[in-house]
Amino acid sequence: MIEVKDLLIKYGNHTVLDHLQLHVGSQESIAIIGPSGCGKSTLLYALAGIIKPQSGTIEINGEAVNGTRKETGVILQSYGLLPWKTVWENASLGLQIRKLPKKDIQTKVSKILKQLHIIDQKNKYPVQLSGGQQQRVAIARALAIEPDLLLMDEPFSSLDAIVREELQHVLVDTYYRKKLSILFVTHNIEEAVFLGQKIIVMQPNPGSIRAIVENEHFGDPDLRKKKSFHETCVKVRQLMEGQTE
Ligand SMILES: Nc1ncnc2c1ncn2[C@@H]1O[C@H](COP(=O)(O)OP(=O)(O)OP(=O)(O)O)[C@@H](O)[C@H]1O
Repeated sequence: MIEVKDLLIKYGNHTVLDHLQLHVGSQESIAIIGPSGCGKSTLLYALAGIIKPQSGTIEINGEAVNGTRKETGVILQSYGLLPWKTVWENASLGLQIRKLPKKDIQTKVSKILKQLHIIDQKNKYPVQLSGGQQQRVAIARALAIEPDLLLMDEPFSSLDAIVREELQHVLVDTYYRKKLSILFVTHNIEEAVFLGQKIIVMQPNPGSIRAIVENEHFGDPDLRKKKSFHETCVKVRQLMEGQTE
């Protein structure tokens, strides 16, 4: 579904991604992890069509990415909610831009807000919400457009452990219901192993892929309690510390 070939991205003279190759199959959930500054967000932005590579190609579903794509849902680090719009208005933004009939917007937004347990906050403004609630609204807005690909940059980094785990479960549940591909950046090894069917470990200077860990236990709601979970976490940690597979 995603085919990245020879991706070269520089900021000035600084090469951030050096001829990176990546293949992501359809309906896969991919975690990207690696040290600070190795180019994780840059890769995500390039996939979202927000930044343009110096050379190389990115194809999604066989089509070259040249700018943003209407079937890609994007959640950036700051959630990107508009402070002057309510929960309902923020969640329906993508559908309004697409000029869907009012009735369809009503049905879709109310369904997604219910699924994310945020419907009772629909008339509130972002400033009146907790971090976890704001995150749900950002997820609702991204999912309302029924994306085939969801890109997320450290989606749960500012949340406490309990809310973080709750939203991780929401995401796994969404993944199975919507049958979409998910690619997310995280600094958190446990999050990568819980949410990633494949875990891409990146290395810096210049940014490239060190290893891809297959996570066969992905999707098990009780994964955290299992030995295999901890074994995969250790494996990812070792790869991040520079040990080879
Ligand atoms: N707009 C920019 N102009 C110049 N350099 C940039 C710009 N954005 C990022 N960089 C540099 O590119 C490199 C990769 O940045 P990027 O944000 O992709 O890394 P990251 O792996 O996501 O980092 P972190 O984990 O800290 O968020 C870093 O060295 C960063 O300083």
